Amino acid sequence: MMKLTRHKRSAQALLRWHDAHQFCSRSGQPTKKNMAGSKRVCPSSKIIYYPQMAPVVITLVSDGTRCLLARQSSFPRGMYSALAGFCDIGESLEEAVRREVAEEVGLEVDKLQYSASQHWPFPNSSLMIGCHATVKPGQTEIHVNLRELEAAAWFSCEEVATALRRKGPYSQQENGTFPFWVPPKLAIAHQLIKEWVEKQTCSSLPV
Ligand SMILES: NC(=O)C1=CN([C@@H]2O[C@H](COP(=O)(O)OP(=O)(O)OC[C@H]3O[C@@H](n4cnc5c(N)ncnc54)[C@H](OP(=O)(O)O)[C@@H]3O)[C@@H](O)[C@H]2O)C=CC1
Repeated sequence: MMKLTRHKRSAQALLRWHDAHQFCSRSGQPTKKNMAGSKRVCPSSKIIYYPQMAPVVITLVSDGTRCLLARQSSFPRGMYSALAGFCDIGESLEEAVRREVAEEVGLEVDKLQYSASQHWPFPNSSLMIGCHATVKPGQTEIHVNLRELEAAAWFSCEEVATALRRKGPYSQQENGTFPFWVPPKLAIAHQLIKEWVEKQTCSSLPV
């Protein structure tokens, strides 16, 4: 993803939303964009459609000394990330984090802290809400939900710091495996992972 200003990101997301919301879901009639381009209206049903983002929680789980990273089979080889999932309707942020962590790796969140958020355009507009979570000491056994993830594991601070420093291309090694790496800087997952390493080592990593 190119580095875009906030206004360009908003404009791009808005154009995509207009393109995907051409018809009214009640009347089936074409909707009309208002002058400012901030909404669409159905002349027949009078329903007003506003652009929407789907809230997604993304959580970096730690047991105090290690952090939990996971991968889906669709990820590039060797890449591990924080746990992410769409919020269910009616859920609070806290409930979504606890449910996602329990569903994906079978762990119970003890403490939870909000970190930062990010607009994410893939595949449609999502509002990524980044959190750090800890599990209770002694309750760290991972049960990977193989319907959602390919693998999940605990990583030491040193392993994660090395992965953050690693530069691509992440090609196959002589032993047939791929190096362990984490999402690039533009992703909030990277920011959460970096924050965790900085907290563990009490030092700042290069931006
Ligand atoms: N910026 C970052 O650092 C990161 C961003 N992400 C983003 O977070 C989002 C969620 O991640 P992940 O759960 O791994 O994503 P997936 O794309 O794997 O989605 C998981 C499932 O959620 C359901 N789903 C899809 N869209 C929506 C929606 N709008 N509302 C509710 N449910 C939906 C689908 O289920 P069904 O098949 O049942 O329809 C889908 O199979 C993705 O958009 C991903 O790109 C993820 C990790 C890092």
